[in-house]
Formats: sequence, structure tokens, C-alpha cells
Amino acid sequence: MSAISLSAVTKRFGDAAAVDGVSLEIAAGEFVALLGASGCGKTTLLRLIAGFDTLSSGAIRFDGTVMAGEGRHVPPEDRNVGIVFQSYALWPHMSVAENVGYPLRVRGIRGAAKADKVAEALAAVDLSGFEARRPADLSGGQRQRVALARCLAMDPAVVLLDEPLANLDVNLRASMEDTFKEFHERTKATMVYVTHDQAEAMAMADRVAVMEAGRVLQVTDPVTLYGEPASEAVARFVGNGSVVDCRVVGPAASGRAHVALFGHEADVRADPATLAPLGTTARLCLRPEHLTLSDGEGFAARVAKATFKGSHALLEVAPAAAPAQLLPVWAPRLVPTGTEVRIAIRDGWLLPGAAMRVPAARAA
Ligand SMILES: Nc1ncnc2c1ncn2[C@@H]1O[C@H](COP(=O)(O)OP(=O)(O)OP(=O)(O)O)[C@@H](O)[C@H]1O
Repeated sequence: MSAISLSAVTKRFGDAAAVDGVSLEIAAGEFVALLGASGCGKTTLLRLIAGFDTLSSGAIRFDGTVMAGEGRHVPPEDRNVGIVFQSYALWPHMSVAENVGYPLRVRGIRGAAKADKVAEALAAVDLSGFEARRPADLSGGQRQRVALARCLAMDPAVVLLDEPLANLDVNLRASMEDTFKEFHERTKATMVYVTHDQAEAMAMADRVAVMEAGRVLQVTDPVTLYGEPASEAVARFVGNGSVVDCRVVGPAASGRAHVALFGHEADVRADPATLAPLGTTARLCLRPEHLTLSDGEGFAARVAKATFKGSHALLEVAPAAAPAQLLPVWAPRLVPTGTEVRIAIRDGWLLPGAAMRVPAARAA
């Protein structure tokens, strides 16, 4: 496995930068997801790491060796990367064993050595016994596991995955997430996984890099990303957080702050280093689980929408003090649309970016 170092990696197509100054250190054996909406540049970044495209500027190193940039471009076949695509890219005329063994044959590995590797790789993805089948006779999930086995057989230093679950149905996706995690634990390969699905990224990756317009907005572990988004864009993209205005009325205890919103006061999490001065306005990220229906405390609101979800209901409530702002709230039961309710704020995250803007505004 290799560590991957991206230094100010930039790729322009004409005047537009598809990847714009991305710097990221990926440790050997780490599983990093590149997460972002369509067109944010994640596939382009993956292609640059693979060597399919050349850089406009910046550098890419594997274990300190320059693969791209500084006047060099190591071709894909010399980077020892395995790639798993959304489309599987299996040869239809070859059996499963021939598909998995193909890259080994290309490398001159034949006979028993090849057969052993193929058997080992198929066992790793739970496809022993499928050697003679053709891709056409497999399900989508099985085809993707063959593609994974083919990648595994090559002992790649780096595994790149481009939306590998995009063609699979919801149930199969969940079981394939387990397959990828097991694959990672077993091989300890460095993995870079491109997806626009935040749940997928958070379920599997050690760290998630959120991309927008060719840049990395934040890169951190899934728990921190969800709980402490660094900016409004990340808060909205990950976990569909609501972002609302509030006023900082007092630091409560370390790592927390007291805020006022919708005519009510609440105790929320905050980074003390970026906490806005008392009395100023800041932006607060509220997740559905931060809000609960209450009998008395909290702010007044009206149920604008209610959706039954089986084990619970998802309400959208409009605060009386800001009726245009709809906030999602989990509830144990359906509450009819139009019902007047009270909502307690149990938690929240004061966005540091917004807080940091405050001193500049005060200076103006
Ligand atoms: N070969 C190309 N020529 C011109 N523009 C390109 C080329 N490849 C990508 N782009 C542009 O670069 C931007 C980033 O594209 P990219 O495919 O990397 O995004 P993405 O995040 O992977 O999106 P998706 O999830 O839809 O695949 C887009 O605006 C795209 O139109």
C-alpha cells in the first residue's frame, strides 16, 4: 500500500478548473471517500490519481515518489493502482476466473501461481464456485464483486473506486458496503472512493473529503463531519442540516454556548476558538435529532408537513417566529399538518465559519 500526497492539484478544461488546488494527504492503508454533488470534480480527481489525465499544475506523490507534476507523468499501468468502476468493465466473453486472472496474465503470471491468486481473490469476495460463469449470468452485485476480485488479485498499492454501487439496488448496496469494508480490512490497501451518497461515504470511510466546485471544503472523520461541519455548505450537504440564524447570548461551559433563536434560548455545541462575541449573530446547524416535540418548553411552531416513516414520523415544522423556515424533526408518531406544537432544542452546532465572519462585520 502507498501513501498518497496531493499538493495543490489543479486540472483545467479550457478556462474552467474541474479540480482547483486540492491538497490532501492520504495515509498508507487509509480509506478516504471523495464526496460531493454531480460535477464537483471528484471523478476528475480520481482520474488524475490513476494517471488517466495529466495535471494542469500541482503534484501527486505515492510514498514520496512523484507520479504526476514537476514535469513527470507516470502512466497508469506503472502506478500499481487497481480501479473499480460503476460499470464493472468486465469482459463479457470471458468466464469469471478469466476476468479475474486477466491482469495477472498481462503481467506474465501464469499456471498454478495465477490459479492460486484467482481462487484467493474470489474467496475474498465470497464468489468461490463461480469461476466458470460468464458475467451475463451474474447479478449486478456479483459482477461488482468480480471487479473487486480482479482488482484484489493484482495486489495494488492503491485502490480507486468510482461510484461502484451506483447501479445496484438499495438492499444490495448495504451488503456491498460490508464487502468493501471487509475488503479494506483484509487488504489494508489505500482506498479512494468517489461517491455522491453521503450515507455510503460515512458508513465506510476513515475520512471523508467533501468537495464543491473543484475544491475540498472539509476533510475529517465521519463523526466529526456530521457533528461539527466546518461551514454552511458542508452542514447542508451532509445530513441535510438546517442552518438558521441565532444570537450568541453567553458561553455556557467549555465547548458549548448559549444562543437565542425563535424567541427561545438553548445550549448548543461550539468551538471556543471561533465562538462569536456575545450579542452577535451566528449561524446554527440543527439536525432533525436535535429537536424534539415537547409539552411545554421550547419555541412555538406549526406542523407544515408530516411523513410516516414506519418506526417514526418525520415532521417539518415552521417556527411561529420565522414561519418561512422549515425545520425537520423526528417524532415518535404522526402529528397532523397544521397542529400547533412546541419544539425543544436539545443540541445544535454553532458553525465556526459564520462566527469568524463576525469580527470583520463589526470592523466595518
Ligand atoms: N474531459 C472534459 N472536458 C471538459 N470538461 C470536463 C471534462 N471532464 C470533466 N469536465 C468538467 O469538469 C467538472 C467536474 O467533472 P467531474 O466528472 O469530475 O465531476 P463529478 O463530481 O465526478 O461528477 P459526477 O458525479 O456527475 O460524475 C464538470 O463541470 C465537468 O463538466
